[in-house]
Amino acid sequence: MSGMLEKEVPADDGGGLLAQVAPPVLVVDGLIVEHRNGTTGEAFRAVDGVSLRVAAGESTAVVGESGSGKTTLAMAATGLGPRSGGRVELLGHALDGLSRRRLRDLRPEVQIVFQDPHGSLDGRQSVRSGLRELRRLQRERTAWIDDAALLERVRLSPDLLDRYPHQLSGGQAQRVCIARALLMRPRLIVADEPTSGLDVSVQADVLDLLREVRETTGAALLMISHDLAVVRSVCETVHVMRRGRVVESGPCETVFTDSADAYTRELIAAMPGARWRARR
Ligand SMILES: Nc1ncnc2c1ncn2[C@@H]1O[C@H](COP(=O)(O)OP(=O)(O)OP(=O)(O)O)[C@@H](O)[C@H]1O
Repeated sequence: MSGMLEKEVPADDGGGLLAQVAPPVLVVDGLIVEHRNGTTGEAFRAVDGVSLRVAAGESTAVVGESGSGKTTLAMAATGLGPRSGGRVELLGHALDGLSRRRLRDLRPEVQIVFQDPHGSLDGRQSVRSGLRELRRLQRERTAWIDDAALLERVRLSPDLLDRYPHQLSGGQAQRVCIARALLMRPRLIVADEPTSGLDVSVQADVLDLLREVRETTGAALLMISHDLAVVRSVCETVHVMRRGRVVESGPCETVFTDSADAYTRELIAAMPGARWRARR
């Protein structure tokens, strides 16, 4: 089984050619998402005026402590969660005013990999029948590769095609989720804590795979994580969230080693992977 993915498009070198010639895959401008507190019933802003953009082929992360609004932001930015204000442009389309049908047409191009791979897969379907269903829904888009080759691309043996999710390890199940995303040839992959539910021993391999998928397909990656080691190993740029707001953005190297923001420095010191502690 080949371990490496073949290059299908020129790999982006981070803010390189692809980012210069192609429009951004995601533009978020002043996004507000209000939720209601489950106990008091009061509305509060889980996302409070966030602006960011993800260039074509770019890998960017949103980090922040638990409850800072990362997942709410990702869901709203991909049209899967509610928005209370602000503007989102996904793959060049403003979400406001976009018909359900048009949004559905965009879906395959935006793939989401969640924290819990077993929760993401339908327990009643074998890997093969799950892929068959995707192929039925997107016949032309998915015709570029067969099931066995697809599994090889995520370094899984085709023998696993007839297994059910409960017969897969967490790492295998997450690779299946990545394969399902890859099958759609997305332009944007959103990965929400993609390794935090996995055994430490397989986390690095799954991150390597995500990095390879991005580099070889030219898809942009928006990674949600609280783990700086994860972010630093995969992403070029990072946005730091606190209480619904982005308090700092920039290249990972700069933000992790020389942050201008006091909260970011505090957060970095308290986060897993804190060996890139701020210097100041
Ligand atoms: N559907 C909802 N209804 C009410 N409140 C919600 C809802 N979803 C999230 N929240 C609240 O919004 C805030 C932001 O949650 P969110 O899950 O976006 O944060 P997060 O940074 O992704 O956290 P974590 O890292 O723990 O997943 C939290 O206070 C959370 O309790």
